[in-house]
Amino acid sequence: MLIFATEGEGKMIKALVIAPYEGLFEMMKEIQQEVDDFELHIELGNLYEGANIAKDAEKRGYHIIISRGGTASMIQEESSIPVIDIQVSGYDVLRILTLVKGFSGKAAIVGFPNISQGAVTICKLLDLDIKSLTITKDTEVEEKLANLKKLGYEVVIGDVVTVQAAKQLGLTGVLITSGKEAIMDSLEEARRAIQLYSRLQQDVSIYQSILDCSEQAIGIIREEKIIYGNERFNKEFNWIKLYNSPGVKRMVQQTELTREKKTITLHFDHTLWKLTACPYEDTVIIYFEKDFKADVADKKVNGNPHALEFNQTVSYTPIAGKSEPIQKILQQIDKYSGMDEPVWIMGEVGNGKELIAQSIHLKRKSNDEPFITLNSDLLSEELLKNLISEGFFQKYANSVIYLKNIERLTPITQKELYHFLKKEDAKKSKWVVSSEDTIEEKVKNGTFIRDFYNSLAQLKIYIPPLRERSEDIEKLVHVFISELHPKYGNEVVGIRQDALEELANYNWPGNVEQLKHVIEQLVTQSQSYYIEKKEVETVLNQLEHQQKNNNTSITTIDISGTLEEIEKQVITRVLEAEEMNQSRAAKRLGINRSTLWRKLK
Ligand SMILES: Nc1ncnc2c1ncn2[C@@H]1O[C@H](COP(=O)(O)OP(=O)(O)OP(=O)(O)O)[C@@H](O)[C@H]1O
Repeated sequence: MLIFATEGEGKMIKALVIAPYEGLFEMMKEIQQEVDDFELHIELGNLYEGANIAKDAEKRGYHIIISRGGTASMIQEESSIPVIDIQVSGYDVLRILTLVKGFSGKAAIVGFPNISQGAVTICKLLDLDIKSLTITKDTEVEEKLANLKKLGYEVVIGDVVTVQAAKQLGLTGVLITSGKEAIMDSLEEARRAIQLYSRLQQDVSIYQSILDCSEQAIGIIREEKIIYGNERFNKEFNWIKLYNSPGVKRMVQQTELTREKKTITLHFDHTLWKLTACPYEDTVIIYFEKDFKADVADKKVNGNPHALEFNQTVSYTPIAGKSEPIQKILQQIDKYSGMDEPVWIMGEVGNGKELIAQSIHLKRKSNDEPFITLNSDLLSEELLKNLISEGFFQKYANSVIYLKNIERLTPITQKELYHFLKKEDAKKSKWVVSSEDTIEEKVKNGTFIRDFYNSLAQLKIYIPPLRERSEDIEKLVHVFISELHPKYGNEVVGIRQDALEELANYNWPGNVEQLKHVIEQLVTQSQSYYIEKKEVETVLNQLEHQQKNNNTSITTIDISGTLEEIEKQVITRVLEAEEMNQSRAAKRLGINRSTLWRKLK
């Protein structure tokens, strides 16, 4: 990129001069002494030879190239910096024509347009009988001159190529040289071009840095090749690998064909991307926006649930409980994790379904397979189709795919997935699905495809609601207190027996998840080493109260309090309406689970 010294330091233009003939070389040397704003590096070279010398001039620090005629045109084709063509001035032509007047025999001018066109005008003006022929490529010269010779021409005026060819054919070749005025003009033009060019470069570098700051990865594609990628793009993608993904290839081809903007969601490199392709002239501009990349931390701390989540670091959480159902579940986990058939986990909200799915994953995991969650209520038909066509499920054939709350799939997505799972290759992944108890009703009333259900529910795990296995509460409470201890660093180390009994008598509509939150509330509020019965009663009464409010048909929100208090009421109402399921409440409120919990405290 062109960078000039700043104002105070003066602006020195570093120019490479390629002189196609000796005379120009010499004259340039002379002029070099007269100009102080140019650092001229002068080389002798005609056409290819000259073009070769000019190669990589920008890399060598030159701001501009100055040359003449065919050599200048040739350099122009390759150069990334401006090329100034020393014009043949009227004086130059006049000088040569006057000289030629002394020659006997027919004369012609043969040259590139910059020479021949000026010459025509002057010949007309002076009423000279000199033929003028234009060439566009140096290879045309020989044939043109041979014809002239046949027609009886003896003198040929032109550029270096013309003169060289003329000599070979035994004609008199006269070179049109550029005089000092033309060279001075070209330096003036160089100054102007440099000014304009550096202003453009400044603009380009501003746009470049805007693009590089973008969170989006932006690439421009022409004929299957990437001709530009911003910083993010170059960091995130290997274009060849990306283009080999059928989804990207198809999208670029479609955009080239239809010339219409298109957006799709695409899975690539463990990540979901929103990909937008826009046609522009003969290119396609693609924008990649990360939909998310979820791992444990991201998921729990930052965000709402996503349609597709990767968890590379599932940590082992023992399934606590001494009840018979929990003991049975532990055995089932052991047995089912060794089998390839799908597992269907049924249970109320917050009752440990995901925990069981993760235990199955941990027992099967042999390398670094991620635990993959598909959230049914967010899984669109488009995304599912995309994952299928991208070969996503084959790629994660050794992973556990946890399809959460399968009953919330739309009928069309159910169908799509059912057809896919019927195919052999899909069965390689270990599918673990979860649903609330109501699923069998849905099968009966036809809102869930029976065959789909039968194909997935070969191995079933049922977790009874917490209220039906209250003997698990003691163990759970101890586990949660010890988990919370390092988090809050307070003094609570246990719970009084009578307080435990209070907990055991509660009906727990939000199951273990709700119990966990109640314990967190008690641990943060408790004044002593042991959680007291009174404290439990207070918290449970609040819960009861909230539930009752929820059941009252008309509930109003008291707007006399602070904004914080009103917000709390709204959140509580939504939470109750969602049967204390925090994920659902958070989703309805458009906040994440941890924010919801913090706001409730
Ligand atoms: N038996 C258990 N032992 C220890 N922790 C448990 C147990 N059951 C549930 N939990 C904890 O309770 C919380 C809720 O459990 P989980 O998310 O697995 O429930 P779920 O049934 O999948 O919920 P959802 O309604 O969101 O589908 C989690 O923090 C989980 O670790």
